[in-house]
Amino acid sequence: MRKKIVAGNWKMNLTSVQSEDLVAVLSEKLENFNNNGKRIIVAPTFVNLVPVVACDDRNAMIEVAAQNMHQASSGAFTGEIAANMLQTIGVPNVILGHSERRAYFGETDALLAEKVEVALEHNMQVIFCFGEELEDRKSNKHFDVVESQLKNALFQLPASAWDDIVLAYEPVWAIGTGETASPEQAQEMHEFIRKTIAEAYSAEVADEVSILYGGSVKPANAKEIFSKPDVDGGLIGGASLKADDFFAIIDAM
Ligand SMILES: O=C(CO)COP(=O)(O)O
Repeated sequence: MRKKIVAGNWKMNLTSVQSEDLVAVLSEKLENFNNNGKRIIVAPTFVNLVPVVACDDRNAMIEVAAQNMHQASSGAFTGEIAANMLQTIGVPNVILGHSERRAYFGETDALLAEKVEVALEHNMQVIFCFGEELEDRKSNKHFDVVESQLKNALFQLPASAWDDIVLAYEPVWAIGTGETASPEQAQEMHEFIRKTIAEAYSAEVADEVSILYGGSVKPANAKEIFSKPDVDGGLIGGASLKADDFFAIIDAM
């Protein structure tokens, strides 16, 4: 059965001390919390992965993800980080394809297809982000855009690879804007995504993949969004930086 997941994308926020403090407070809150098999993931910046993994060793309830990685295994790529570097410091998950990487760092579907394959070759789990821009939705192209993002970056994978893929639908117009997709809009798109995967692979593959929603999820709207049958959790930005808010969102799942 597919897993429920709440993941926090910390983006370029928090010093190392702040990162450790946040994990410590979260761990304390989770100590007596019956999480019913949900996965809880946090994605600190590269430099804060090591201290957060160390905190995490003391509390196995919180998993750690990187926010990006390079597709090459080593070489002259100043400022970049390779999959085996993440793997060997105990980071088993990586976010790929975030709209901020696409918009500000020119990441294309073709590049992402390469990154996904490399991450999987290193036995990492991928949280793959995608979603339409406001213009796409206004011109009723949102389903086409999402379908092509999935097709171009993921549909070259064999069916077996999907065990290690988590999808995160993040409409760009809802990220950091305070505007969220309505629960109905989220459900409509998640259902479409599952149908698209079922057509490309099989109903079994589509049924097993966790599809998270991301974009201005807050304690006040989380429960309603998570109540939708095809929404398996959330990828949380701003609200994941505050222990109380992130915990409230975990609790709403
Ligand atoms: O981009 C996001 C998570 O990856 C969502 O960010 P916000 O929750 O701040 O809108």
